[in-house]
Amino acid sequence: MELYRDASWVLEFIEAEEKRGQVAGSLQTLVFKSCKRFKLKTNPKHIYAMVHSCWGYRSFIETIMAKSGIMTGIPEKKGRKVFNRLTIMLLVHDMLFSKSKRIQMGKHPIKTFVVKHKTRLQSELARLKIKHGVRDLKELVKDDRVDRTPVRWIRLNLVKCADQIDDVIAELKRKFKNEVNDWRDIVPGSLYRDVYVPLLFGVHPTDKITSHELYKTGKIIIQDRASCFPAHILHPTGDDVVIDACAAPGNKTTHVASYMFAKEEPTSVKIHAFEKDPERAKTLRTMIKTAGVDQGIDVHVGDFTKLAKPDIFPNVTGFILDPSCSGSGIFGRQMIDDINTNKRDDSTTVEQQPEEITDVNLKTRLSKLSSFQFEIVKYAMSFPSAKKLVYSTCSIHPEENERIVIDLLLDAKVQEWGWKVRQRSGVMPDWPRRGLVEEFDDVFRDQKEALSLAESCIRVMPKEDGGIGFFAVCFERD
Ligand SMILES: C[S@@+](CC[C@H](N)C(=O)[O-])C[C@H]1O[C@@H](n2cnc3c(N)ncnc32)[C@H](O)[C@@H]1O
Repeated sequence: MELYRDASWVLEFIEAEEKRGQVAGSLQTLVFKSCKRFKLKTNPKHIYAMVHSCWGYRSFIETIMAKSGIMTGIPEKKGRKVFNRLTIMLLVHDMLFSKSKRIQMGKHPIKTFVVKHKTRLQSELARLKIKHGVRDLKELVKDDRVDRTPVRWIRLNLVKCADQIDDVIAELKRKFKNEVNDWRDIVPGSLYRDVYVPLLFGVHPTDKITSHELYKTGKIIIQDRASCFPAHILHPTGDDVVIDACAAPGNKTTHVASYMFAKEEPTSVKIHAFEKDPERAKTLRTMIKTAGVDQGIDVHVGDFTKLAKPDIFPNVTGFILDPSCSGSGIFGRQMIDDINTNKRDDSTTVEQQPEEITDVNLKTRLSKLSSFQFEIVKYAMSFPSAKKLVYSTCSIHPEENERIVIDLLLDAKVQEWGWKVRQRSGVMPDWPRRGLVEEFDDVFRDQKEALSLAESCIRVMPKEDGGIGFFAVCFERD
């Protein structure tokens, strides 16, 4: 029983870390850290083996438990359930998913309780396998990561395939034969067409796409759905000139290009992409080349606030501003590795392992990041012909999101320049999750104004909304 009790504590710790929205470290680190913190006597390696496997199957175990009714049958004592949910989860895991398919404990009331539900649990497992079309759910839990995106999002790159849209979609349908109407139903082999971003499709994360011709030729580009929102909101046309102030690795830059150069191949530079990190600028260049838009985009390596003077770019009409942020909306080992390997963000973002983050240094970091985010957006707002600007982060913290919007709206210069927040009707109105009204409530006494400002912002919850956590807002002026 000690093994299950200790593993339950560890699982509880991991769940709490996940809920805090921090980018998780490796599961192993979290397990060893919690074993130390709770001074557990059980060998951490044994706990890790159990927790690691259970964590991998957890969404399936949760479904099986919910459908089998096991949770409603837990006996109570003085109004409290006598068995812990996570301990039951571990036992169910061992009974259904471990090699031996046995619960590793002697006689115990919780074991008797779980075994009593064995038949129902097994039939729910069988149903789940049929639903996912697999012989073993192991096929869906292949890799060794804390977590991964629930959907691999791919968008059509119109620069390369504006006149072959139907062919490309037909090709996708040939590869992913099972069309689904909800991204939550995606299983290996299925294809979902998004309702928010045009020509964006979702497939299962285990489905290989990078070896496909469409990908190799740059006709399709892998990009998280929320990360597609800024270019879609900006909606530039061939008449715009756009600056992407913080561009690498170039997802949003090339998406902007997909809107601007869909009808006409680029003949002159219409997009200026700034990137201060020379290594990341190399990745940006490669991505631009693959997307087929090197004629239309100038890459400027250096600090946007120093290199880009408003009088050098008097014709710029639109901005994409996706600056360095805490990355707290990003989750999973793979994504963290991507960030660290590619130096996806500046050095502050690379150190995201929760073991290094105490509440104190998180606060300091957020304060530094938010000053930078405010300054860089305000600087962009000073460009004389700029009319629309989309600010975004992959953070879940209001300090980097709603509070930046508030600080900008209250800034005297920003007001003098005439910038306002674009209303919900012009910012993906059908997307249901909007900004946090309580943030605006604190500052704007007029309830209606506070609500309208919150509604103008977009929030995306990590995983729950099908990908990374995200925030976006559009500023505009006449
Ligand atoms: C969140 S990432 C941008 C991701 C990119 N928009 C995309 O979708 O692929 C932020 C980038 O801004 C760069 N950056 C940070 N401060 C900058 C500055 N002052 N000028 C230019 N680039 C900057 C960072 O090096 C990093 O590559």
